Amino acid sequence: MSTPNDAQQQEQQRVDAVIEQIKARAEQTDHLVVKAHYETDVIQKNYGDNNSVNTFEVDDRIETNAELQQQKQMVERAVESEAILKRQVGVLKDLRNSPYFGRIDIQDDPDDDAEQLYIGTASFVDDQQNFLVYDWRAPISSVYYNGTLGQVDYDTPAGKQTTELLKKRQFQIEHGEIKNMFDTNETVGDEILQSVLGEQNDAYMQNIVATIQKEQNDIIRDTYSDLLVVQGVAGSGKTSAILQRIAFLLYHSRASLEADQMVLFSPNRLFSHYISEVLPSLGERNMRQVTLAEFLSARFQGLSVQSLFERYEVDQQADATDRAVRDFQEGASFMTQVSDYCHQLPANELRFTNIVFNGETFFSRAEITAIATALPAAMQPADRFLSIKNTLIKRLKRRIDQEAEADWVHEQIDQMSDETYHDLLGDKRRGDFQSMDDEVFYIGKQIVTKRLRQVYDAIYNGYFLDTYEQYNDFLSQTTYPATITAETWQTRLQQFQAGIEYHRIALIDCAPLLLLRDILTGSGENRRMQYIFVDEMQDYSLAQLLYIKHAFPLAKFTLLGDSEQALFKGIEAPKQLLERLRDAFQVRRVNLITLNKSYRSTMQITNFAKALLPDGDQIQAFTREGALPKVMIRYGEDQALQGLLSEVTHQLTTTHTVAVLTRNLAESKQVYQYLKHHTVATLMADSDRTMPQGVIVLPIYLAKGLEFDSVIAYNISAENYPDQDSVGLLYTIASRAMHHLTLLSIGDVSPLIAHLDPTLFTIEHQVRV
Ligand SMILES: Nc1ncnc2c1ncn2[C@@H]1O[C@H](COP(=O)(O)OP(=O)(O)OP(=O)(O)O)[C@@H](O)[C@H]1O
Repeated sequence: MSTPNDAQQQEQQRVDAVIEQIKARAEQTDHLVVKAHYETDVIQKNYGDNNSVNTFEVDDRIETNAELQQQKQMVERAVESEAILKRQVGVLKDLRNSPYFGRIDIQDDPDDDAEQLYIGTASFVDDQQNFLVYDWRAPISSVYYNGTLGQVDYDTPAGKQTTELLKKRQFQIEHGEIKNMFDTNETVGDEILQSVLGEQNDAYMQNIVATIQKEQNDIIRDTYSDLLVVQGVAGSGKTSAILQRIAFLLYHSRASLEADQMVLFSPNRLFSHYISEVLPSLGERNMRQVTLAEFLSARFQGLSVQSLFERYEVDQQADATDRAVRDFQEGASFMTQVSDYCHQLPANELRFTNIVFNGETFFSRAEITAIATALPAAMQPADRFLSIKNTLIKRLKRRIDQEAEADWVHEQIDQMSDETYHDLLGDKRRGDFQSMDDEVFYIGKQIVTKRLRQVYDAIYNGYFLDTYEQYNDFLSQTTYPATITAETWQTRLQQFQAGIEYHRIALIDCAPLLLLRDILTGSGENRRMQYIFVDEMQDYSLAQLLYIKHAFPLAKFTLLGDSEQALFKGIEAPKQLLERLRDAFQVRRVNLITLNKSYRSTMQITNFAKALLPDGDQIQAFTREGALPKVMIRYGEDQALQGLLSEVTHQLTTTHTVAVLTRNLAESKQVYQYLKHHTVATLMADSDRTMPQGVIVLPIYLAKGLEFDSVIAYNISAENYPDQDSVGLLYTIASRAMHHLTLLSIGDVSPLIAHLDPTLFTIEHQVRV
């Protein structure tokens, strides 16, 4: 009878054999890389030489141009081939270390033999075309993640298939050695997950390919929904799942989807850096990443856009009136009002401005208004705007033709060097013209066109519409709800105007203003993007999400969040949220997936964190043991800081990173000022992209989406976290910790913690003398 040991030995033999083949392939690929690199070098050098040929003679230049184009493409192709080979080298290197993590034995038909398939991060096919390893994204691999033993279905491009799953085996292979091996009937058994999670540390997020859970697999492999909403508790693997999903989609739609046709809206730059290794570790290129602030700033050039963090810092004291205004402006109905306003706006109410050149009016506001009002009233705003632009460009061309004959132009031509003259001729040759006068007229036009480039750009970019004025006009006509008084609304208008005067714009105005601008000018849409992912969606207003939808009209959306972690607004039930989004997005195929199991933290930390929430019962802790969270109470700031220092020092003996999390920036600065005199510490800022190891100090909103070996929450006093409004903050802080959580309070502890079951944490009091 074969023993588990025999089985492991047999599997090890297979691992050894596969690794031998991988090594041989890696050697061949190394040679190919060297060859490809040499070829790229030759082509690049050749391109470089040709690029510096004398291009003074016009005829030469035209030929050289075509040739150079061709060469440039050759260089690009060579560089790309080399890059592909290098990626293969990377993939083979990873496979050599750990060729696979799973095995499934399946039987399609009782009369067939059972097949054994091995699953790893990438496919490996031997020279006889046998699949020694299947890519985890192959259709058949979903059986590994989804199925318990018995009959299982899986999707293939040809439709649903059924097979019998006879065995499922999990491996942990490191440096070619099987460290662990389990047969399991569960989707992916707990033993391996236990060991993976216990080893986790926080420098970069890891891929979870070997231990994807069933619900996570549903997120990853959803190719059907136009809008996929994931509501998952802290640490449930939402971010991990999106990254795996991106890798899956790239594989699934290889022929039609590029990594740069996917955008991930991430909460902050630290997060962008933190997750940057996941896709490369799966042999894929990273998608684009942008924070909301970056996205908005790019669209409001010249204005300083208030960031979510700035707003959070300044208005922690927002009153009921502020909240009413915010609820109104951030809702879907406000965006509908913007859209209605734009579509009903008569041409004579468009707020045009003069196009000015050299301090003088070139096209007056009155002239532009006249063009607009002459157009059919039923025209769509974007068509109307395009028509106005075209008319203005025609008029500009006419003015250029007139100006081309002016004396100053002729004088310039007379004094021009041959080289400049040839440059202005561009692709034309001297013989192309009927007469010398025609040639001079042509050159004259070139001179004037260059000079009036600014006017052209102003027309092309639609600068003749004052969108801020227009938005102001919209605000003055808005129907606001009864919760807002006329006086409050008037103040809001003045705030907006004052902001613009100082080149600033508040976050609540961004989405509606952009929508207004886009509808009226027919701009702002990016139709190339196929997938948009929004992480930490609870921090986005519906208006912002709607604007993002408007900006990427052809994209499918995946929105991930945890309403319990809402730092900036109240909590909303997932179903209710989905309904709201479905109505607002107006899409047919929606899907909601909820994740209730938390993987990040030890069971003790998750149990503590979930107890903070009024409805935390639904959260399931993953069974990984650790110490109870520790509450430290100190009676005075000096004692608290000393306590903090000793705790930090203690934590550093066992972990790489200790994060001291505070409620806001002021508190972080204060803590940092103290710590830096006693230990090496780093204060993190909004602009930081990388995170050092050691002691880092940061306000909680910058730690969104991140995780740390050890977390110390600074000052969780009753004064700092007085009531239910602070639940989201405390929960988010506590749920950042993977292995250790300490909560330090100056004076009385927050009632949110004081009311908890005392068995959930330990307390260390300062002895008062
Ligand atoms: N299936 C899994 N296998 C191994 N590790 C996992 C798995 N799912 C999640 N994890 C780990 O759990 C931790 C939390 O995952 P992730 O950051 O994706 O969660 P999240 O839901 O985005 O969290 P939050 O909302 O709190 O930011 C990470 O360290 C991740 O690697």
